Amino acid sequence: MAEPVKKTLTSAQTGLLSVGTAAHTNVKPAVSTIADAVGSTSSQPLSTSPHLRANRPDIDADVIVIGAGISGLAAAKELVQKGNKVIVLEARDRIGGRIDSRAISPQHGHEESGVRIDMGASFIHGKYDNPIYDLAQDLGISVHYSSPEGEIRILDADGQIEKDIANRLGFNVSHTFFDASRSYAQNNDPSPSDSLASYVFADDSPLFDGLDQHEPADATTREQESANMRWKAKTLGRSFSGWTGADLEDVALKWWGFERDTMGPDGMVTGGSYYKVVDHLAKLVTGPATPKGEIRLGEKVDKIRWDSDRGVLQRRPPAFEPALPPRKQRAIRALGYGLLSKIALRYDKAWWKDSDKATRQLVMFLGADYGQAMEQADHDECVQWAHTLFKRYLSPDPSSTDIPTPIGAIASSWSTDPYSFNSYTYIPSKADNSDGLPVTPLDIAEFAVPVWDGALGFAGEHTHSDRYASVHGAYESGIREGKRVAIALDMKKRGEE
Ligand SMILES: Cc1cc2nc3c(=O)[nH]c(=O)nc-3n(C[C@H](O)[C@H](O)[C@H](O)COP(=O)(O)OP(=O)(O)OC[C@H]3O[C@@H](n4cnc5c(N)ncnc54)[C@H](O)[C@@H]3O)c2cc1C
Repeated sequence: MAEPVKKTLTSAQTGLLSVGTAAHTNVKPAVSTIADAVGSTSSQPLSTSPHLRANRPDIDADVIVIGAGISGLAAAKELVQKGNKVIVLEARDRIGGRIDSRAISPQHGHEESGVRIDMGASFIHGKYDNPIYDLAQDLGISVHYSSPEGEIRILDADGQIEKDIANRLGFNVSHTFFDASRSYAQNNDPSPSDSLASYVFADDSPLFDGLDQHEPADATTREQESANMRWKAKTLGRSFSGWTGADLEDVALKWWGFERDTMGPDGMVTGGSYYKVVDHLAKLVTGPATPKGEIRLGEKVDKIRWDSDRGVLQRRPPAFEPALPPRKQRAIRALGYGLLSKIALRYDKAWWKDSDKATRQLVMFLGADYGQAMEQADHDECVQWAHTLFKRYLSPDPSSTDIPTPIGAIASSWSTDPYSFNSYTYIPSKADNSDGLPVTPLDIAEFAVPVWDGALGFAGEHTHSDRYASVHGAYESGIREGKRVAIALDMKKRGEE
């Protein structure tokens, strides 16, 4: 297995950089590349002169939003609905960012199926106090909630694990991650360098509670069975690297459960239809009711420059001119950025055990280094590997020759995608390399703080300390930033700055 690759956030992952509230006068508009486009102000009132100017005459807006992920679209929606002229610049040739409902590619010699898979976000975490759940309801998006019994199967190399043991394992894993470890962190205030793994895999962890269900005849068998069950629990626990996107050794225990998130069960958006949420937002930005909103695809921003009236600004090579303040740079550098990967295979018939017959594709989620290894491997090899695993674990009869080969397949490449580089934020147990200080939720809070006298704001999942790593967190951060910029523009218009 490949070594896990750790990446911190870079400016390229900044969901939104909105500009438009700088209040300086006597400033020359920035001129050079499109990247220099944002951040200039005019000495004239907003009503008669563009507040922002770019080196390109076609970029002329009150606010420029960089990135058409859900946070950027939410911010743009908020701003255009308040009457501002907004241009969203998106580097990719599609909107949605880490929401990516993509058609499965046909395997050699097969027809395109047109079936979509959500290769990025697919779950709505929490039914209550979740704007994404509300949007999904309004849009008629079907969300599937699995019942606690029946649908979850736990398999080992020998096949399906006995139901009562599987239930116990499933309960232990979920209880340990979502309840026990959070309450342990709150009540015991562990050191910032303690990892989630140090609690979850400790000898007395609730992960191993009640696993000795049988009473074997002799001590040796008992010991063997116990070791075997603990190994199963541990292996299942490891699958949570998909949840965090990082090895559990790398995630800080101290801040686990610190956030106040949504409530209620998690549901999965079915039929690869998460895109409907971003399409809906995009329509609100560019629809007939909001003629001042525009989204441009294939517009990569390389540099963001702000000319202030404070004298000569020091020019530096990074993307931001002037460089971002040290606290912001630290947040970018120190926060963890984990990987969740997916591979999906489509078949011409549902051949697996207990299939509902209607679904003909299987999706595998791979966290951290497993995902890294998959994303680095050759596509055809990955397809073969996933197919072999599916056959081995899901076939009613693994020796059967009747299992069809996949007719379509798709694998994620989040770790190498230049506009995402991995999947989502986590708080690492490892201190920041440069200052040796622990990483905390304050680093996420810092990410949300605007710079350049409020002219440049930040949104995105990584800026929401209560709801990072989620679609709803990203959305809320966009609304937050859109509101802030709209208020600042309004104040400016009224001369209240
Ligand atoms: C595999 C995977 C599974 C996930 N599963 C879930 C889930 O089930 N539920 C959940 O709630 N969350 C999930 N998430 C997390 C969720 O998808 C993200 O938190 C959320 O979509 C992030 O939105 P964002 O707007 O912050 O960033 P992004 O979606 O990354 O948007 C940023 C945008 O900026 C653009 N951009 C970047 N650089 C530039 C540039 N230089 N110039 C112009 N544009 C640029 C990008 O192309 C992108 O469109 C998952 C993520 C992944 C990757």
